[in-house]
Amino acid sequence: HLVYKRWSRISITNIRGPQPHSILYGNFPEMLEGQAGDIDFKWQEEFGDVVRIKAPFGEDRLLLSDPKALQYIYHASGYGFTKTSGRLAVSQTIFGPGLVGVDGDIHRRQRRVMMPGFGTPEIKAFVPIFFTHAGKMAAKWRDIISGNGGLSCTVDVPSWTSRATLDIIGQAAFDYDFGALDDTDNILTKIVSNIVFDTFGLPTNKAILSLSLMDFLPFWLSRFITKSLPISRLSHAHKLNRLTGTVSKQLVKEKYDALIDGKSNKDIMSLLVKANASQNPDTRLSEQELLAQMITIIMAGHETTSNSLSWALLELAKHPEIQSKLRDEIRAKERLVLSRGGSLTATDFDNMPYLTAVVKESLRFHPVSYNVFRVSEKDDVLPLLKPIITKDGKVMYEVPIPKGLQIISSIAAYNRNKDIFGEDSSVFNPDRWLCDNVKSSVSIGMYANLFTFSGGGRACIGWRFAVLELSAFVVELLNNFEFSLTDKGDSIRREACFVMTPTLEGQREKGTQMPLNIRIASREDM
Ligand code: HEM
Repeated sequence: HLVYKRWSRISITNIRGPQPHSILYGNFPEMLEGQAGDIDFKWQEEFGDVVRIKAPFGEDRLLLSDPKALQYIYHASGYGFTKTSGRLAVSQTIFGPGLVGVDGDIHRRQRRVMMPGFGTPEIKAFVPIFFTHAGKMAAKWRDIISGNGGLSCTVDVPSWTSRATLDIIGQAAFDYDFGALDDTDNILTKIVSNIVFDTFGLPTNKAILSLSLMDFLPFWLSRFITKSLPISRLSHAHKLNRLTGTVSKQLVKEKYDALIDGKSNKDIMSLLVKANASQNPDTRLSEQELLAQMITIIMAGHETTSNSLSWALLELAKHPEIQSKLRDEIRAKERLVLSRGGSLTATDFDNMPYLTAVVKESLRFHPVSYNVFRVSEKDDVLPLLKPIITKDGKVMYEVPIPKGLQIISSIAAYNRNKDIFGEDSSVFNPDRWLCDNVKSSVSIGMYANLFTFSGGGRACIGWRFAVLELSAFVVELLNNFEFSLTDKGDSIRREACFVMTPTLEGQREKGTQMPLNIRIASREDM
């Protein structure tokens, strides 16, 4: 019966795609060994926005970047496309039963309780925290430079941005001091800062096979394997869970006590505890769910923003002309703000068109979450914006798909769609946002119609946090420093480790690295 069901289901074999190099591994080694997004761009160029690829064991998968199909999956279908069993199990092992590790009704219930902590006014109120930590990092860089006795030095950017953004998450989300910028040896800092690379970096064929196999297993079995078996790649995640367990319990208790005493703290966890207390018992988060949100917010919000900032600084280092134009805008705004005796706020960012263009372009060009994975819950039909031509020359305006089909949504490829972002979509060019050159008939993303933060009911809950944090850091750092490439500039890789992470060619096993030269920025206006 199972074999009959398998062979009689809707087939997508007629859709064009690359030949696999191996029957056992399919096209996966190519996808995982190259730099993040590179193979997506190659196949998008060759086959269009709908590509059939082979997964391990000869399974068909779709690699999608068609805007209308993505809109259908992420917006229109509700929970019609869920996370795959293996990924959900890994997510639960890392995040616990928090927002990232659950699906369907449980996810809807959790998300409703979490939303009040991520509203526009709540996140805008964190901008002073973003500036404080950006300023602290800049001060430490100045100390290194003056210790060098000159005007410049080389810094490994992600090792700094990672610690600064961890301190920010601690303060803004939990009113907790990780002390990461001051204490490089803090064990929690070390684990959190390397967890993405340690868990997902440099995947072996064995790891590819294991994860693919887990997608065939029922969730409870995948969960048992990831939670209970000694899988070395997951050891950091287990350690992190243990370490944060006590801290999060203590923090949640403090928030509850403060709420009972009528004190209203503004950190995200306090807002979450408050929103939870006002729910009826059926919709309220359990203690375990509440605790899991802490690690969820740290994990989902830390390396994503830290790496996005590193990529933005790399582009600025590569493009001195963009850097100096942006610095002029920042300084003009700074003069205005100082003359009214205040400091920069989120509203000022709205009036800085070039800063906004640079942030948008950086998030488009380097979407750190470059692929997201879903599986269809029923036989379905994907609508397409652009028709495709099948292997036998037929034109298809929509794609019938079987229940259980795994879909890899390519955020990286969508963000380079030439029809939306222009013929020069593979070039870093913030000006595209200023000349009204970005056009799309399909509304898909949370910010600037990019797919960087995904879309719909499972879109990034922290996108406003990320955009404002990124803006504050770019303003503070560019105001203080000029960035340029070192002799290793051409060796920087976009490592595909689930979150796009910078490494150096020839030193990949050393983990995250991005050396850049910094120099005190001259000030003619002072
Ligand atoms: C540039 C930085 C960021 C990027 C590119 C990013 C990207 C994403 C993407 C693509 C998703 C959807 C993943 C999926 O559907 O499988 C997501 C989900 C999520 N993000 Fe972010 N994120 C960023 C920053 C943040 C921050 C700062 C926070 C929290 C403070 C955060 C919290 C979350 C959470 C909790 C989810 C799960 C949402 C859900 O399943 O309902 N993210 N993010």
